[in-house]
Amino acid sequence: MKPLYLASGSPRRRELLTQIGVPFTAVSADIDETPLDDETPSAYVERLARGKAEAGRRALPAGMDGCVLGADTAVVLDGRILGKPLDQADSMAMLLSLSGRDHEVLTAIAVLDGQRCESCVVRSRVSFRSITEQQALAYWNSGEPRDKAGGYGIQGLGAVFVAGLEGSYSAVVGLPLCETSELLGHFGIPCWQTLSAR
Ligand SMILES: Cc1cn([C@H]2C[C@H](O)[C@@H](COP(=O)(O)OP(=O)(O)OP(=O)(O)O)O2)c(=O)[nH]c1=O
Repeated sequence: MKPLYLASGSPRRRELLTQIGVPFTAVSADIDETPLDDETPSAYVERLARGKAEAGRRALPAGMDGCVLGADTAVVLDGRILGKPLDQADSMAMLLSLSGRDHEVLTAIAVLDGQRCESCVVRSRVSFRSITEQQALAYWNSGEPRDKAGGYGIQGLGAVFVAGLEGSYSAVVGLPLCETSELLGHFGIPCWQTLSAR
């Protein structure tokens, strides 16, 4: 089996990949995340996931080979991408814009080796209950929103805002595990066999 590298600095993605029992090494993959003019949210996350996988491959020590997995998550409201909050005001404005409404979470994954790259986008719909300004401020003060797309974490305190979810929970957290295991299988990295060997 080829070694697997996760091109990500996200602790959530490391935890999620660990959850499905695939051995991997994390490598850094810092890329420019500025959207292109007229780029759809879906094309944006897919381009970034591929870009992170490519950057991860370039960061491998000389002589190392294997598969590299990259991912990108965006929260999308009315066709507009909400990134990570810049500051308290941005975080509160973001959360209040999501209050009492549905939004989409798009997560793209990309796997590449020396020969080819395969990618896909997973779309989920999240319904938020109404959120007051006071709650948005308290949530900012918890420290949780800072490094998260859309300024919330469904896996943390942010769960109290989530009235419903249609789609993939693990994709919202940052790595769609069902689709990731399928894509890794195309590159000869079997999650199931690793699990049953335990
Ligand atoms: C919506 C949502 C996002 N997030 C996180 C997942 C991602 O880490 C982050 C989205 O930003 P990304 O740019 O996708 O990822 P990242 O910069 O954190 O990590 P890397 O590029 O190195 O892989 O938001 C949650 O943890 N929970 C949630 O509910």
